Amino acid sequence: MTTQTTSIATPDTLTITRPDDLHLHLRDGNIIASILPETTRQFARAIIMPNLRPPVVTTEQARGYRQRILDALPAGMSFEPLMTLYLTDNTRAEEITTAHESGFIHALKLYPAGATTNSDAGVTDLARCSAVLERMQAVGMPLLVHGEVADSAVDTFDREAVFIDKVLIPLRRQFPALKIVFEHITTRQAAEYVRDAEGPIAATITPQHLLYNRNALFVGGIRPHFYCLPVLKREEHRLALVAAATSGNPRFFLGTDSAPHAKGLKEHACGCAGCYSAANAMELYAEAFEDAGALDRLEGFASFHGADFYGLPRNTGTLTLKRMDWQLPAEMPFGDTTIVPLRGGETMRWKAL
Ligand SMILES: NC(=O)N[C@@H](CC(=O)O)C(=O)O
Ligand SMILES: [Zn+2]
Ligand SMILES: [Zn+2]
Repeated sequence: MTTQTTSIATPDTLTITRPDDLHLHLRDGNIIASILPETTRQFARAIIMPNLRPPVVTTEQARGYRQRILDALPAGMSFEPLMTLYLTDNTRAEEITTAHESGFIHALKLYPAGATTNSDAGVTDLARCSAVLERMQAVGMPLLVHGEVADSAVDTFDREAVFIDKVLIPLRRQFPALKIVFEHITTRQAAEYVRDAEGPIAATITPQHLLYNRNALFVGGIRPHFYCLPVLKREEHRLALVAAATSGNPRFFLGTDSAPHAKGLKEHACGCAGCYSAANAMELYAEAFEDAGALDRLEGFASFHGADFYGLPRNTGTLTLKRMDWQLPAEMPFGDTTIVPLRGGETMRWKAL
């Protein structure tokens, strides 16, 4: 008896238009310089998250933060930080106009208060933000959402699905022309909602949610470096995210949510949420797309869909990925301490050149 096998040829090098990371945490101070080169090696631009302590709430604060990022750029590197403001109960509609006119602020970020890292200053009730949302809709400023309810009575694994029904659908009914990015989606419900909804909505998907399900958190013991928010879900959800990312639908695009925390704060009795994926981001996405037989769809996801949604020109340079086994360091410098990258100490299959 013979077994028939089909082998699908996959390339050994892949050259794509230079990608953008539409969801990135760079933190502040001397941390920026230790992690920024990992991003600029691969990406031309990134949407910079505003959840610093204190958060970036005004255009003037964002101007200063943007300059600190530019000051930390490796010599000769061109990279554009696309700044965002942190929406609070007290954000004023006039701030939206100032932000829009600045030219360097590309979105506002909604963190439901208490939902994730540095979200204490976040929104307690969206009803308080009506005037701001009205102005954002009018000027075409996107709202980025951490899409989880912060209600402790709701099971952690259900918080994203509940957010869709309790917050997102009513919000979009009230502001149907408001551009929304549902950040770091983790469930089949979110992928299907974004795929099927009317109006201007998109979603970012992280590498960890494409590659891992919640079992990764518990392999032989608790694995804090796989802990992020929203938390990894069941395999059925991972499969739905892979299907969405590799579908070619322009509503789905790359946002790593690389969220660095020092090693000691991850390996802790109350460890911080966030996976650090900047050091091997495109390599991780290449694995996910290759495993789905969809390497030819990586460029749209990584380099076109996000720019198109944000109304930015597509990049002109290229990035080449080469099939090559290499070992990611188990730890990397992180300001005065160290950080464990996602898959630290393990072998990667692709290398961004
Ligand atoms: N994703 C995370 O687990 N953490 C992010 C915050 C966020 O994006 O929710 C962080 O800033 O550390
Ligand atoms: Zn978030
Ligand atoms: Zn994030």
